[in-house]
Amino acid sequence: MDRSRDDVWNECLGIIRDNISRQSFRTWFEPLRAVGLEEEDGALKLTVQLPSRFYYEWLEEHYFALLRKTITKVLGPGGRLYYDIVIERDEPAAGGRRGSSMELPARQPANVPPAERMPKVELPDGVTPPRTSTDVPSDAGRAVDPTRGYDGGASAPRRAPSAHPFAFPGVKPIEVDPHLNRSYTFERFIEGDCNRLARSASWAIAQDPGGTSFNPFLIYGGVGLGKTHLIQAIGNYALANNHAKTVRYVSSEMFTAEFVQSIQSNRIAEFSQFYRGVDILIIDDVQFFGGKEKTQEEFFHIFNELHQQGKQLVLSADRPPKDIVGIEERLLSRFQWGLAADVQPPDFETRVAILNRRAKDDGTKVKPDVIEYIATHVKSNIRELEGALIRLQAHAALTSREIDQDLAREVLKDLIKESRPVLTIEAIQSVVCDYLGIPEDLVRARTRKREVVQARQVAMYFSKEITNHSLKTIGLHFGGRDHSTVIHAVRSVEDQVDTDPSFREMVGNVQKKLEMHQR
Ligand SMILES: Nc1ncnc2c1ncn2[C@@H]1O[C@H](COP(=O)(O)OP(=O)(O)OP(=O)(O)O)[C@@H](O)[C@H]1O
Repeated sequence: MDRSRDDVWNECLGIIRDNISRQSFRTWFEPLRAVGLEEEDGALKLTVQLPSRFYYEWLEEHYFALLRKTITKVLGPGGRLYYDIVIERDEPAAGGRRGSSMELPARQPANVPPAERMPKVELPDGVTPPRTSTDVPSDAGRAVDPTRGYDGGASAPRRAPSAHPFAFPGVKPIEVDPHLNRSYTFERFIEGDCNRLARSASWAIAQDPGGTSFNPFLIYGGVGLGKTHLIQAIGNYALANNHAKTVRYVSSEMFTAEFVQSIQSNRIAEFSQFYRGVDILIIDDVQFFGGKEKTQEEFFHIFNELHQQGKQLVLSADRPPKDIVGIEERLLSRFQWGLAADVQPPDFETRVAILNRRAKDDGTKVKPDVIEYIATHVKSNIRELEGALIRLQAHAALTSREIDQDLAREVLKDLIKESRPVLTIEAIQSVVCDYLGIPEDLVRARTRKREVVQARQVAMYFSKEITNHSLKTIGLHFGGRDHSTVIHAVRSVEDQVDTDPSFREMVGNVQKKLEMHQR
């Protein structure tokens, strides 16, 4: 024999590499070693060692046609491929887990007892092999979409998973810890206009993961508005009602850390397999994938695989997909394949309902006026809203005081000061003009009288400081002036505050008046 088994296998790997994605190649073929090359009945027989039975099933299911084509090309028409599968037994032998091996010809049913030798069957060339429980496309020579892997593409059949996704060789099936917080349920989630679409879609998905058109499903919105709660509620409900066997919730940071760890410990294939095997993959805060190219690539392939298998992907982000930075376009576009729904800050009634619900869950009685007091003052973040109630409950318990408005005012004064109501531009104009004795409409008029210009500039300055409006919007509220006029006004006020003590005092006094209006 002229060529060694390594030469032959390397030649095969060259062909395989050209036909599948880099990631699939690294996962499924790079770890394989050729362990034998023999001549049998005038034909060459190559034996490749597989690290597990799971590999065997996967290769047969996904790469059968490609392997057949490759072996025929490299070994000739009579060429055969055999797998030597390392089996680890469930019961560790004395001294630990012991490996053994079994040899299987390509394309055999996989449910073979360990260490049993299969009858040798030629890798078929024209012979229809016995099929495993699933079907694979046999068009080995077709063009391949490198982003989908060899057997990807729109025409690929939807497959049922062939084996337990975590059935690594002889190792007991891994218990998948879903990493879910059990208190994040639909029952505990208060629906309002602010989250109706996100909540309804989550509910539909939880009933039928992977079966709706909301796949992937992405919830986006600001801090503390219930994104994590909702995405976990999907997982909790689906598990509790047997709509999914395996659910995995993971933050994007944790996913990245696990991926890095898998690289360091040479377990990328396991990592990849683990995530490709779940029924519902929930990833929180995907914006943190930004700039992490390798993680994105890995996630991209996992995403494709799960989506193709009809598994459910649920994601959250702190902003709409189009505004997420540092994420590859191909991934961003996938985020938008299904449904992206936002969550907004809750309105007053929803805040009251959330607080009532929370108090009930905690078994505390909180009077309606106290609930309303908190709901009036803590507006933009539900975590803070709940935090305010918890603080109040704790304080009342520790000091044996009744929860009333006085206690609420006392305990929550920092929090409530921080969330002072934001003044409107009109209110600012009114306070400034009142202090400086200028008719309010003049700041919006064309006049360039010195005292009016000063009042206008001070009002523009505070509008920029206090409100969240853009310079353009502020300018429009001052008689349709443009943003450069606002910039000039702000600079002028800052300069005079630095250089003119009486001007500084005037601005300080106006500020105090404005603060009084914010109480
Ligand atoms: N509609 C709601 N009904 C009941 N509780 C809610 C609701 N929305 C949020 N919460 C509660 O508010 C807290 C914060 O919510 P969550 O952690 O889901 O926010 P988030 O949007 O994921 O925030 P972040 O962006 O900071 O991760 C949680 O305790 C959650 O249970």
